[in-house]
Amino acid sequence: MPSPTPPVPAPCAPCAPEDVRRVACVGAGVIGGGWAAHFLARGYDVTAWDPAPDAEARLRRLVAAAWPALERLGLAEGASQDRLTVTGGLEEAVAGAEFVQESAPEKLELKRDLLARLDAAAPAGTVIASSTSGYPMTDMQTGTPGAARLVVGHPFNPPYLIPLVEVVGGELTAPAAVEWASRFYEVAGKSVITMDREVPGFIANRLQEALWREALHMVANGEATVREIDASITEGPGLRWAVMGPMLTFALAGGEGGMAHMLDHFGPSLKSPWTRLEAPELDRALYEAVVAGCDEAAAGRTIADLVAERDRGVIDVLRATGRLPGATATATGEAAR
Ligand SMILES: NC(=O)C1=CN([C@@H]2O[C@H](COP(=O)(O)OP(=O)(O)OC[C@H]3O[C@@H](n4cnc5c(N)ncnc54)[C@H](O)[C@@H]3O)[C@@H](O)[C@H]2O)C=CC1
Ligand SMILES: C[N+](C)(C)CC(=O)CC(=O)[O-]
Repeated sequence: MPSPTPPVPAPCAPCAPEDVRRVACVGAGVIGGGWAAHFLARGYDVTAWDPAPDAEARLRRLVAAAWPALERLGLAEGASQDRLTVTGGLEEAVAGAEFVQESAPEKLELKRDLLARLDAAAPAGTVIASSTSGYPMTDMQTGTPGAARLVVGHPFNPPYLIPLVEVVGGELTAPAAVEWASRFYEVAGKSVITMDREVPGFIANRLQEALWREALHMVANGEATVREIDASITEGPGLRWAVMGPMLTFALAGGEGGMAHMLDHFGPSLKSPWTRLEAPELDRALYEAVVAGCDEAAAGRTIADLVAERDRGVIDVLRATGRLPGATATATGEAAR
């Protein structure tokens, strides 16, 4: 008879999610930097480490660029960019951390090694979350003695504005660690989906990737330009998706008959050859078409301009849909400020 799987020991977190004061961000690029900005704005002390030689200057620039948006959202009492400490080593960054967020490059071996190093260095019981956008924790936690405290905490760019975090454990993760992380993110102001099993691509990326695959096919075949693809979403379904997800949105397409009528009416057309499903070859021509299309769509705006524009727009949408303190959405969708 096969021996039963040993019970996963629950990590003994150093404190309750509500009592966390110090967070470590390891890997401080687009996402690690965005996490650092978020935690600072929420009033945490943040220690960060990133091996790149220019990492500290880059991180401080990113946090400073995000700060006006965070001020518009409302800073927690005592929140300050001065509470960011960039350390010279990984061990120093995680010493004394009550939560660790790993945001290193999306390479499986690198993540495995780094999570093992973080496990060796972090205080006993401190939960360690990976920002991975796709690797199952089961694949990343192999060989780490403290695997029970490793979870996925998948954010959305920029983590200081987009509320969603998808939280899921691996086969060796203690359910208590998943619960603790979910509660911590909620306390830290995030909107959390806690998944009870590992699903390829989690939920939101699975959906985004389907859309992205179709978009690449259309560019590759000359069926639509980058600009048309973006406008088709921002001027179309994207407006509805900020208010209601794709399911309820389509239920309304069925009129008074709701989703049942929608499925009777349009369900059979799902078999039409609209979708290609297989990813297109990301060859040089497609690569260049997408990059050139984005340059053209940016129409002279720099990345910093686009980040500021996106941040303003997302805050306006959050406010208009009643998702910020002090803003209440009315029945007409107009926000009372
Ligand atoms: N960019 C995005 O939109 C999103 C990315 N993610 C995930 O976040 C993670 C980080 O991605 P990005 O921030 O986009 O990448 P990035 O390339 O902007 O930043 C990665 C950072 O990690 C640093 N780094 C390199 N080796 C390291 C190591 N051994 N230990 C610690 N840090 C190391 C690099 O110097 C760099 O600053 C990835 O797992 C990615 O899948 C998740 C959600 C969205
Ligand atoms: C591009 N990406 C797959 C890394 C994106 C994400 O994982 C989430 C996001 O921010 O859209």
